[in-house]
Amino acid sequence: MQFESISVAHLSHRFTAGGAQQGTNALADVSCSFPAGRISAIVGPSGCGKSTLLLILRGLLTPSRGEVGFRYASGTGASVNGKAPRMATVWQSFNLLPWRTVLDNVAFGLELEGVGKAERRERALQAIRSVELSGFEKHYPNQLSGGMRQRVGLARGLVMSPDIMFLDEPFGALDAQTRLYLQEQLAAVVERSGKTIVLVTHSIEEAIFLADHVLVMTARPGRIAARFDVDLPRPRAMEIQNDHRFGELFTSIYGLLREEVKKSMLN
Ligand SMILES: Nc1ncnc2c1ncn2[C@@H]1O[C@H](COP(=O)(O)OP(=O)(O)OP(=O)(O)O)[C@@H](O)[C@H]1O
Repeated sequence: MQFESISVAHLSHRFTAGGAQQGTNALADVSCSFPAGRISAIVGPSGCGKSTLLLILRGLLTPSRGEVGFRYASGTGASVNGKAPRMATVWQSFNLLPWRTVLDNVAFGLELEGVGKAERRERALQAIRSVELSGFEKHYPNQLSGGMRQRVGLARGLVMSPDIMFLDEPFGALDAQTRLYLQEQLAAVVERSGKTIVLVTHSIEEAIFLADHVLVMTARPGRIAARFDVDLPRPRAMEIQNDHRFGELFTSIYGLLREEVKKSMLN
């Protein structure tokens, strides 16, 4: 069966740490969908529940209410729920193992899955090539720049051949120039891969540059305030920021987000 989309229906989540009285409503009635083979970006003010939503989508957190469904096209053309496809996450903090080389870091997930040594090596080398890090296989994380470490993080996700990749602020810790370069590189990698990507970012430019559509969340408890389709041609390079449609989208999204950021500061 062909994977069609992740479907999110009426998702709410309340963290009850500190007791029922002092809990935090992180998400409130979130409904949206993430189409297969597309790049979806989620933007929203700090603390609005973006990471919580990703954890729920990944099955790492059970929501207080609502459902996440993985939709597949059945033989009859109808859409049915099925089991979760293969998923991988790239976190802002890289999560590299300092005592392992680049090659062994990239191959780590395959090792956990019991993939044989020769295949592991082959697939890891291919993933390292795809993020342009060939020649650095034997380096350790502390011998790499922040941008290179982030590319190792990306390779570690790609090597698992996931159907869905979650990127949680993947460029958050990088300087502006490295970030621009990696955004272009990521755009090329994900456009080629045809994977389903869900990207959480604080950067409106990054969301528009990379995504097919952008979901804007409200201040906590997070809801979906609006969805914008990004009708810009691919492949995309940074010059696309000069396209008038880019500017118009930025203005619309920023206008909405500015209000939410203001609210989140009063929260
Ligand atoms: N494990 C937890 N226990 C209690 N509260 C939590 C927990 N995780 C998150 N929260 C709270 O839930 C709310 C949403 O957090 P979340 O990390 O999802 O927001 P976010 O939009 O990803 O934030 P940021 O953009 O700053 O990374 C916040 O108020 C946060 O303090």
